[in-house]
Amino acid sequence: MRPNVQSGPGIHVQDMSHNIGPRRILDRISLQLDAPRIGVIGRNGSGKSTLARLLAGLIEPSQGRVLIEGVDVCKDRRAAISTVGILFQNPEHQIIFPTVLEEICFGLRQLGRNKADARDAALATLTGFGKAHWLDASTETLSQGQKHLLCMMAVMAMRPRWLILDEPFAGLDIPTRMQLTRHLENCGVNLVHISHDPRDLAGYAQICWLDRGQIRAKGDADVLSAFETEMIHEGARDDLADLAG
Ligand SMILES: Nc1ncnc2c1ncn2[C@@H]1O[C@H](COP(=O)(O)OP(=O)(O)OP(=O)(O)O)[C@@H](O)[C@H]1O
Repeated sequence: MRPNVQSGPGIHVQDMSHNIGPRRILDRISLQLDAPRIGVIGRNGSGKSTLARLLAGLIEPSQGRVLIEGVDVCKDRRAAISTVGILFQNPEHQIIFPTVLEEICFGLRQLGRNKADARDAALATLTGFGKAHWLDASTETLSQGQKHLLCMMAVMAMRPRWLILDEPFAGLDIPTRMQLTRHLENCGVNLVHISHDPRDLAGYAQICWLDRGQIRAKGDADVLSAFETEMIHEGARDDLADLAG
């Protein structure tokens, strides 16, 4: 039986740093996260997307490690793909196959499911989202919102216990964003939602503030308020120095 998603040991980031070339992007991050809804807030360039990829095990940290439900997500890829999934801001970065069926089956095949089994599971997922008629659709004919939904279905078909959201709905219209968010919130997966916008994280129990590659604060909604206050203060300055890189 699958364990209750809320009772697992959660996410442990252990003294993790990440360098790109000579530059330190994330600096000695340690986190213990165990709420079903976790928000990570930070400015542009603070390291959010890098942290998202590290949490999903897609890149190897220069130092330290990430354990999710006890799985070292970088070292044990087979276990990691059934433990944690990720949705990117741009679905084009995720979709690689010409048809919806192939796209959803890919992850299931990586989990070791045979072809027929994977097809059945893909169809069951599509049916669950009311999209069984998409099975043989071409991925390139889907709208941006439909591509986001496909990515979500492909990840959910693998039934991960955790899902990392790297600002996946930033470019979508309000109804589409609300509908996709509602699906995610009702599907029983633990979320780590990464955003620069406090509105995305309203109501989240645990918030981490990432600032220039370090954890500036961790706590409840007060952290969001403190972030917002500082951002408004920063925005009032007539200066683009922070975007200098
Ligand atoms: N491949 C790369 N090569 C060099 N520098 C990089 C690379 N990827 C990221 N960086 C740098 O690392 C820092 C953190 O980038 P990251 O994309 O993780 O931040 P972010 O908080 O997600 O930013 P944004 O909100 O603007 O997307 C930035 O200064 C960025 O320029």
